[in-house]
Amino acid sequence: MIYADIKYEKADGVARITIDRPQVMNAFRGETIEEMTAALRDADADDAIGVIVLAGAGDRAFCTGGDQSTHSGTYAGRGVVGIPIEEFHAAIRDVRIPVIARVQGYAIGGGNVIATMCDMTIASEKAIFGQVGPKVGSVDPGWGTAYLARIVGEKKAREIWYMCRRYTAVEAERMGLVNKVVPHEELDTEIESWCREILERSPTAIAIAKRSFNADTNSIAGIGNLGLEALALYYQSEESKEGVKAFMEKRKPDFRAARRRQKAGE
Ligand SMILES: CC(C)(COP(=O)(O)OP(=O)(O)OC[C@H]1O[C@@H](n2cnc3c(N)ncnc32)[C@H](O)[C@@H]1OP(=O)(O)O)[C@@H](O)C(=O)NCCC(=O)NCCSC(=O)c1cc(O)c2ccccc2c1O
Repeated sequence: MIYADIKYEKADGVARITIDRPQVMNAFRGETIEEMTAALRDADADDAIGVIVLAGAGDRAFCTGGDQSTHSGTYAGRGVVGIPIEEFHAAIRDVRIPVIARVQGYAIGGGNVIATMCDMTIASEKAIFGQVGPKVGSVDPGWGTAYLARIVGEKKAREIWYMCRRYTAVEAERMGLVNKVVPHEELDTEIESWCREILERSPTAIAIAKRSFNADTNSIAGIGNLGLEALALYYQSEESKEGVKAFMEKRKPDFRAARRRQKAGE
């Protein structure tokens, strides 16, 4: 596979997958997701690799979710919503080795879902977390909602989704979304030391532990599959399109007016 949207490197037991789209704050499109899935599978198949680090290029963002500039209400690619997002989410869980999210900036929307799904998250004190779906006409059913609630608790997960607020790295650590927060300039050293520690452990014991954790929450994949069918329909609605349009036009969306127009058949 030729990697255009990501950087993929393997060295000393560690595979590093970096979303390389800083011009859109590392937002993903279909190709990005396909490449990341392929890289995860490649790393998993390589016996020399014992840990994967998922990151975003530059200093501003880990990942800000779906690329809104390529979002026209319907998508043309593979997957229920035109992006093979289910395959990618499944790959994070299916790989037998731990995946660490390296969050140095914004982890927003689908980017926050990716960080949530990684086995562990190490963040710089500059990192900012949050969901934006109900602000921009989207939602991440399954892993983004139900699994998030497993991690931060029901009340906090509902707050995160309904209010669409931003949370600092320290707040995210307090709610269990982050394993460790370190000063920005110490992020890579800290992650390197976590990788070295993991590489000293029994890979088979870790694989069994990961599969065991996964087994308990695997039913959430079904909620996600079901939810994506609904999401595909939602993306075709005036209400969802208003969110994307407003974001691109840098204005406040008027979801209720869009819903009224749709109901009136205008
Ligand atoms: C991340 C922010 C909070 C940063 O705010 P700030 O005020 O600091 O900066 P700007 O807002 O001015 O952004 C700078 C620059 O980056 C562009 N940008 C940022 N995010 C995106 C994005 N996601 N897509 C495209 N472009 C982006 C922004 O337009 C600016 O460009 P300029 O050219 O004007 O400089 C803030 O940017 C923010 O809240 N971003 C919103 C992020 C967003 O809407 N994310 C998508 C949510 S939906 C989603 O994630 C999603 C998930 C899925 O699983 C999907 C699955 C299948 C299909 C679609 C999915 C999907 O959309």
